[in-house]
Amino acid sequence: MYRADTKLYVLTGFLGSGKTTVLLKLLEILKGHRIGIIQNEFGKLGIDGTILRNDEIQMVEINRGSIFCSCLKLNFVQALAEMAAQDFEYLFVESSGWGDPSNVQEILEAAKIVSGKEYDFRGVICFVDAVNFLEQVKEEETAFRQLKHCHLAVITKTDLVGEKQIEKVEEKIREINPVCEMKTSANGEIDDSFLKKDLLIYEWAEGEETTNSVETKPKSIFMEYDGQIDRQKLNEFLTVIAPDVHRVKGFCNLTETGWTQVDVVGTLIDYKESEAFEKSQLVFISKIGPMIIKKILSAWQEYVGTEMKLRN
Ligand SMILES: Nc1nc2c(ncn2[C@@H]2O[C@H](COP(=O)(O)OP(=O)(O)OP(=O)(O)O)[C@@H](O)[C@H]2O)c(=O)[nH]1
Repeated sequence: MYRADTKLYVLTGFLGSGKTTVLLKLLEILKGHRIGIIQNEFGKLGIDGTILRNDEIQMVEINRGSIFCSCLKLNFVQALAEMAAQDFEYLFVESSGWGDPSNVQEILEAAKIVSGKEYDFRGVICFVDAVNFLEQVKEEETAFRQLKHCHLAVITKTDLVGEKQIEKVEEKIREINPVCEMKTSANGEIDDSFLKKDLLIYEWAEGEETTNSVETKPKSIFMEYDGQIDRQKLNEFLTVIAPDVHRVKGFCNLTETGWTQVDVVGTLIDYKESEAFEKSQLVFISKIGPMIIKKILSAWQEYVGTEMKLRN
């Protein structure tokens, strides 16, 4: 067995906390380096994989669940082992927003045994949404565990909140993880000095069993439609759906702006220009289990009214 130089970072953070946004920024900063990504998407569609795709970067996508769950753990170990053979300078693992990384060390050990190579594990970075975290952590064990098991907490979206809110989030972080390094990020920007630091000195919690399992997995559903729809109508539909979902994301063909990346986190609906696709597709991660299907169907009928298909 010999030691590989690949620096490995595991990115966690609740659904919509800003992992992909900051990872895109890091890829820009590290342009020219040999980089690999393991992208884990909770739903069936690899939306983040599409956003991150880039000729210079090698990516493995593991979708339909959490890489820490027994249902996908072996795929993750296998992907780590395969990526280890490629001698990247950096390997970033973007775990799904539902991912509970409490067992990450155990998985790295297994990957070492399978591949005969060891990563230079640099730490777990947890993205903490300044707008939504205080509410999320009240209800979601996952949000708590992600923070408990991180070495660096990055408070994201600080451009959207005041100083008082940031202080409250910092206090909550300290309550859950008294030692992790903390950093803030506004507009998806990140100061990359952490790449040179030894984050492992901020180890706090011992490894434990993950809470991710097939039984605890939230319901996700995806929608497809052909043709274009009116942005105002889509917006009304999404506003009605927003309270009952953890997250909506995808790409829509809109009458006014053409192909558009759509993101819903909490009450915020965000639109960005995107590349073109064959069909419009949106993924919904439900807070209310399968009841979300009825809600989507009736809200779509009321506000949009065109034909669409829902799939599991
Ligand atoms: N204003 C603002 N918006 C942000 C910031 N970071 C992320 N966002 C927005 O938050 C939404 C979710 O960001 P993502 O980067 O997709 O979040 P994620 O953690 O990768 O999402 P999942 O993979 O679904 O868990 C998008 O609309 C982003 O543009 C930030 O610092 N400021």
